[in-house]
Amino acid sequence: MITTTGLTKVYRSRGREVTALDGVDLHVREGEVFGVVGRSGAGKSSLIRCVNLLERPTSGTVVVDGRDLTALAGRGPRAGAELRRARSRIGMVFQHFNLLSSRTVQGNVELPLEILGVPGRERARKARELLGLVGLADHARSWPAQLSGGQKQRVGIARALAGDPKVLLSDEATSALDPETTRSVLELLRDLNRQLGLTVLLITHEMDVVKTVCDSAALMRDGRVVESGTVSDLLATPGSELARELFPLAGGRPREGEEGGDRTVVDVTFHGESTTRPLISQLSRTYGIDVSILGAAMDTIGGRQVGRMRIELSGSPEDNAVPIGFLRERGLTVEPAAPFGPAAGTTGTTETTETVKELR
Ligand SMILES: Nc1ncnc2c1ncn2[C@@H]1O[C@H](COP(=O)(O)OP(=O)(O)OP(=O)(O)O)[C@@H](O)[C@H]1O
Repeated sequence: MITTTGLTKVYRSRGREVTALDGVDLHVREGEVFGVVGRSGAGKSSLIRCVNLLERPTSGTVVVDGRDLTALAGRGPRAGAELRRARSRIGMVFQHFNLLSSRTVQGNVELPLEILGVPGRERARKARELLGLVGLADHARSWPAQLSGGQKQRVGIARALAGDPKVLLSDEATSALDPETTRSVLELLRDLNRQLGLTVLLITHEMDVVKTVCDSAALMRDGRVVESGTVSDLLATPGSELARELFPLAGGRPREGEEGGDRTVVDVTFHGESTTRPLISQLSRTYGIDVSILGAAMDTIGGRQVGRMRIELSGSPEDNAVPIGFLRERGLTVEPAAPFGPAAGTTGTTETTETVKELR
């Protein structure tokens, strides 16, 4: 639904050049919620603004719903009208809502319809329908100043839906909201994604947002996409930074002097039904080895249960090749233990839901 190829954005100001995007290839499938995460300055906003041509890319292409927007942007004044039409099929939600304080809630939702030349009565009908969809049917005549942050963002979402978009872009839509309001706005985005078949591309610096609503995610650093994939594939990818951020293991380092040698420390990820099977005790019984659990957590990510565990096995890594194979054959991801703590991508706000247990 959205494909960027070799997307580059270089800002030039006062003789300085800043490369905000450095050859970004991204593919967002129709009907999915796709999250882009990364530290401040990684290029997330530039990416989303280039996707709807709010910023003109320096090079590369952006194709949305089969239309090459970059080609439209380059072809004279008539192409401008075509580009505007194509852009009206891409809704955008902003961090600070960007509502006009001089217009009522309904007036704000009607604004893009006015620009599209929709007649007054049809505009009002459509705006009321959209306000109903976002749960604000009773606030059509209110003024933005009378609304809470969450309500303002709902108006922003209703306005973004005015052109019946197939794609919704969200630029840190929940960053200015408290956790409870964030949850309800994310739920709304998820509902709209399901009800309307809307493809959502969102940028965020909060891993909890990815965890709650995203089907797929990408990690950006220094203007590049360094990892991307479906959340379940990422969780099953050994060494994935995003997986580590989505689901960090707390506590439990291997004890001093016990790494290597006659000890093997690995991180194990359980998905789906393997989360409920007693695989660790089977492993211990089958191979007669001691297994210590150094850290463990269960969580629901993208609506699926996932478990992670750091375990220490008696014996060297070579001795444990067969027991590790036993776990892998049963669908678990097993990788050498990564250092604890947030990885390099984001602010690492995720918390694990279970405490660390030691079972010996
Ligand atoms: N209009 C601009 N002119 C010059 N440089 C810019 C402009 N917009 C962004 N940049 C620079 O481009 C780089 C990427 O910025 P961008 O805002 O895309 O990153 P980000 O990941 O969205 O960060 P944040 O989360 O802080 O918004 C940064 O170095 C930034 O300073």
